[in-house]
Amino acid sequence: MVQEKGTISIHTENIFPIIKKFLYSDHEIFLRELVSNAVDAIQKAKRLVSLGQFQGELGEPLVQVKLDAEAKTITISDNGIGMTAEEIKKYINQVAFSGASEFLEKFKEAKDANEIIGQFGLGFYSAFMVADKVEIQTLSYQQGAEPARWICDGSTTFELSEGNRTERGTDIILYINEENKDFLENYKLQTILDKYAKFLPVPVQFGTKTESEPDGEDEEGKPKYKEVEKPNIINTVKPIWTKAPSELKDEDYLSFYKELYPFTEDPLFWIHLNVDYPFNLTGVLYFPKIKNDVEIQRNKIKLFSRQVFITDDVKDIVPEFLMLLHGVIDSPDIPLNVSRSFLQADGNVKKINTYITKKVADKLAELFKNDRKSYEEKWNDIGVFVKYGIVSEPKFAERAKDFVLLNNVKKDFFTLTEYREKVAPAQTDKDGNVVFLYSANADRQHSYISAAEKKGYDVLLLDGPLDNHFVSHLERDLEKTQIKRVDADVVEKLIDKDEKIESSLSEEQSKELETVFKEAITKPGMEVSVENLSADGLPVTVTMDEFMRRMKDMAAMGGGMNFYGSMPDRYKVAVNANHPLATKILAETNSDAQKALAQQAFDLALLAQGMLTGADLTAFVERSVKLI
Ligand SMILES: Nc1ncnc2c1ncn2[C@@H]1O[C@H](COP(=O)(O)OP(=O)(O)OP(=O)(O)O)[C@@H](O)[C@H]1O
Repeated sequence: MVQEKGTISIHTENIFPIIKKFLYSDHEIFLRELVSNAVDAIQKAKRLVSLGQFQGELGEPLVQVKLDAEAKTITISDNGIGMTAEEIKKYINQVAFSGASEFLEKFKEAKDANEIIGQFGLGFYSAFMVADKVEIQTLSYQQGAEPARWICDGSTTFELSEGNRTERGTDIILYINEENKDFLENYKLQTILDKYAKFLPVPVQFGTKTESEPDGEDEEGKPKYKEVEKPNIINTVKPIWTKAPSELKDEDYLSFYKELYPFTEDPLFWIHLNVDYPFNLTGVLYFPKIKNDVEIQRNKIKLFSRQVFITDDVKDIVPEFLMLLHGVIDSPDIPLNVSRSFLQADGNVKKINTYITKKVADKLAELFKNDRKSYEEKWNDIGVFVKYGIVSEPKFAERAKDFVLLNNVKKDFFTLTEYREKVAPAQTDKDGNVVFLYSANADRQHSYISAAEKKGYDVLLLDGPLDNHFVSHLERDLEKTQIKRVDADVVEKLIDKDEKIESSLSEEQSKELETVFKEAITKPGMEVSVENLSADGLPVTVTMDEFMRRMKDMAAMGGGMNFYGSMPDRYKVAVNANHPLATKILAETNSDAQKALAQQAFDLALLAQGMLTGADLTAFVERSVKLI
């Protein structure tokens, strides 16, 4: 018997066609919304019991999702507080948002369903994305409550009548429409539940599963097994981030990590987040083995709100560099349903960012302090992360000064202060600047590295994907410190100490030598000069100026230095006036032989720089064969 018919008061023609039409990309979230409503209803019942406002039997809290493919229904049942007919009118009929017109306005701009659902309290109505008809059967916990039934076919009219539930709680029955019939598959629902409901705080059952159990022994004394049907519980109701760190062991963190990312290597370490003031946030963040791979590691943090999975697209919610981390963040204080541009401006999000950044810095500082050796061993992975933090987050950069490490080509590790102290005696230039030397490729720059080491200099190894930016940052932050790549100049000039080396050539001889080389070198962009360098150095050295090279590197990485990017490469070719070869070339009377010697010396320099390729390399090999 129909008790009441009415119109859902949303002051507009019909929002259901809109819900159906516009929210198609996220249809699956209807299940998240309805299951979390069911969980809420159970939590409310528990709360009423603990407040002494409900004397009845609470029973085992359980949400059930049932699929009836034949009847084309999905039912979400709970044993929560239920609703009276009055409450249905209040909570369901009066769609809980401030005004339909505002809703429609917003809708036009919204890009995905998440932005609107929830913001307007449309959780329940998301059911109409997939169902033609939605039925509620419910019995309230209140004494003397009558079961109620509500049914609505997606128009704005509904029917409210007497229901058939005999136990407290609610069934939401969805009559799935034709376009969405793929939701009527077990596998599909299981996948959606795994995604959104895996860590809900109340058990969520989806059908049953078969498990085999020991069943005594057979005649031969071998163990027997039997198949038993067990409720298929989707979730872990108390995931580790809801527990106190003191309750947890390393194994717990590691097995949770495996649960989140089944085929990943163990993480290096983790941080347990737990704040309740001035905002609410819990979570566990793991440091993965990054292995120089900044790109593929992103978007592994899962964002939850009260244990309901929301998204793993946490851009704008956590600082850029922290996106390299894995794990879980749970916060009801992050506005989950608003646009991303709004998120960036949100005060809570900013505070959360600051908090997480601080926690991460604390953890790194602690690891460094407590066990430097193991920290150094992990530096290969941590380093990328720390450097990313330094170049992208000033607050982190400030903290990281104490635990960022530099390693030299000999694989020794130093803090910034330690390193400066180490190299200052040998590597201070005439203006009092300490010059750090580094190599970006220890193999290719081997000859430059050994020349520098011969001079008593130390060479850092900065060969990671972010080291370009990192070097610029360091230079800005460190006082009276310059950083130069080891092949930025001839070793005598890398660190300008105003030391004069006498020339063994006269001015005329120098001029002549320069002419010979200028004629011998046909490669474009080579600027030849004769320099007074040490006699045991190389006869010719090819270098690119530090500034020029950096600008070009930046341009290549898309750093906006396009002007430099389009400039032709220019190198300095330093001919060593004091090398015995200089005298030999000058003494040669046959001009072809003279030229060949100069070319040979130049090619050797290119070879040392890894620049001798293609036709040049072939010519070099042929000439060398002739010479021997
Ligand atoms: N399974 C249920 N048991 C009891 N009450 C329910 C149930 N589902 C919905 N309700 C009631 O209907 C109201 C409206 O639900 P709806 O999902 O539209 O919005 P909400 O839960 O308040 O907000 P949102 O889901 O957007 O976060 C709920 O606040 C609750 O009072």
